[in-house]
Amino acid sequence: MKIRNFCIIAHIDHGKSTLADRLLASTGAVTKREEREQTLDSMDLERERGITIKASSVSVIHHYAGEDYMLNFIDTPGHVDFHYEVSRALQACEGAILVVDSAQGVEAQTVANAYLAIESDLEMIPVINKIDLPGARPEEIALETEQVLGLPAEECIFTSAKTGAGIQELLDAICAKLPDPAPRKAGDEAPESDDQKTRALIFDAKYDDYRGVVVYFRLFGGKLKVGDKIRMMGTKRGFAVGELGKFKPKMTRQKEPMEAGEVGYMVASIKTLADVNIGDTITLDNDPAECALPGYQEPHPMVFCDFYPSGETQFDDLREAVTKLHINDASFTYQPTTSEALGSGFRCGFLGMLHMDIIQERLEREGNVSLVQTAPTVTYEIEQRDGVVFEITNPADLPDPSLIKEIREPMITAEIITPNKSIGDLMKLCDQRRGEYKKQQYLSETRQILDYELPLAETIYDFYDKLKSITSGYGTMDYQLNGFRRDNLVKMDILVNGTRVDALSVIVHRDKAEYRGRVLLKRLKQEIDRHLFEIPLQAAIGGKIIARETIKSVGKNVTAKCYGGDVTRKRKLLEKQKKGKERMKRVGTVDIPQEAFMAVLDTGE
Ligand SMILES: Nc1nc2c(ncn2[C@@H]2O[C@H](COP(=O)(O)OP(=O)(O)OP(=O)(O)O)[C@@H](O)[C@H]2O)c(=O)[nH]1
Repeated sequence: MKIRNFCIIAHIDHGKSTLADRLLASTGAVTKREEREQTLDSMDLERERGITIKASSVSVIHHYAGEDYMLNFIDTPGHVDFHYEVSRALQACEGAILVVDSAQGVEAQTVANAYLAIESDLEMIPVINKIDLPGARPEEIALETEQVLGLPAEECIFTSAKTGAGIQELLDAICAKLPDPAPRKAGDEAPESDDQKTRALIFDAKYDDYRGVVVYFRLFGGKLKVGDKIRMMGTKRGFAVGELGKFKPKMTRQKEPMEAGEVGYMVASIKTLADVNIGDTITLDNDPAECALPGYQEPHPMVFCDFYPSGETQFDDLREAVTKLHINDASFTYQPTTSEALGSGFRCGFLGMLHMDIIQERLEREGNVSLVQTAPTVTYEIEQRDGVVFEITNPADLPDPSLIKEIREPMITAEIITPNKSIGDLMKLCDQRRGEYKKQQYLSETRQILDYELPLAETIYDFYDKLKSITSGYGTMDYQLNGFRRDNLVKMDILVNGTRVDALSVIVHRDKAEYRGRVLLKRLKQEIDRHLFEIPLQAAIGGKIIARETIKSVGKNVTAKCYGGDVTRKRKLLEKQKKGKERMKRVGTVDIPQEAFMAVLDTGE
């Protein structure tokens, strides 16, 4: 049987998952009843948020030109934070379906994902989706695709994942246009004999309560069967294959050996996801290949925050919840930490802000714990006067200023797609965030692509929300990390009632310090309830106080709450934390609510 391995890539919400489900239904892989539920997004949270978090792979059969084709397709997430999942999925494929919404047109992640596919040498089939929408402009968008990505407009397939229009044509195009599975060279050093050896690329792994770790792989050469003793070439660990199969889309065992070119799953008594390295090569223990397949880079956490137990939750409960979740999602990191102010907790690292939100929510929901979370920060690179260079992920870990030669912060290159009329305001926003203009490029009559270099720290919190509101929701953005850069950065400490609260320390640009300090204290003043005594709030750099505020004591007549809460905050994260008042931390004699720890993020713009 002929095989086609491909993935579906798109900007968020352009219809990947719906299209994937439609492909399943059209090839008879799911029944009408099953179809009702979106099949591929299986995690509850995914369904609620309507976004794909974990890539899934499915195998179906399509009949074309008198032959059966096995189509293995891999659904990928579209959000910026999950870039690394997209690139790992691409490694297992020969082709990609690029889905573009026929009302929205090419967006930032359309471009980013298409480039990832081009870099991986994949054959692309452009699909203009949602043609059933009243506002659909398929021809126009096809031209846009050609203009921006160089994919010929006449090769675009017009579909509606909703009505099923164009789906047969798409299935046929997959069989006709995408290449046969290609054996992959394992770099130049690999001996020719390796081509015949069993080499499978691990492109994903999931934890299953019943089976342990389920490894998703793409076999590039040789065979694999149940009972084989395998070896992971990177970790050098050995396992025995207990079960092999495919997702159709339910896990379906197979007795026959897997052949080169196929995509499938295996179960091999692997206990936790930490034992599996995505990108590692599986080979046979008794007839191993010499060289591993080119893997891909480990995801690198860029955003960090602390979680501390609050309310009834104890540290041990939190540890159990974090450890358990890590078995399921190895892409976040955690290590125990202690704060002078908040006690014992965990410092966690995430791929981005959305990833952080999801982990926090899953911890509370699945781990049943109550948390206080500190404001997210980025990694900083510190060079000391004695030449020692190291990274810190917590402003509290900064050494004494007299020892520091320079502080370097992570930079990003942001590619923003925006309507023409928002360009001025967007540039102003980027300037406020210490951005550096790179270039501007024509996309269509009404839209431009704007490139900026920005400090990551200035974009992690509300930058995206601001971009959305400036562009009335039409702007989109994608970014790549772009190394570290020196700047005039200092640590600002916050003292509550004379006590330094380490969890509130931030690293800020020197020129912005006074202003940020004032804004921060004002916010703290709103968030912390009045107590029976007066509470001084101070911001300090080194020993020098740069801003102060005072929370008055509760007078006899004051019965109502003294603050009205802040309505300007848009982030969902904080909306969910209405119950935040239960989440308090007592620092000295002062109760500080969860919201206060987020106050450091307020830029005061
Ligand atoms: N009218 C119409 N709506 C569609 C079509 N395809 C998808 N949608 C809708 O568009 C929205 C987004 O679709 P999804 O399939 O979840 O998009 P996605 O690209 O998978 O999004 P993520 O997984 O979050 O990246 C949903 O509300 C779908 O019902 C279509 O062809 N026509």
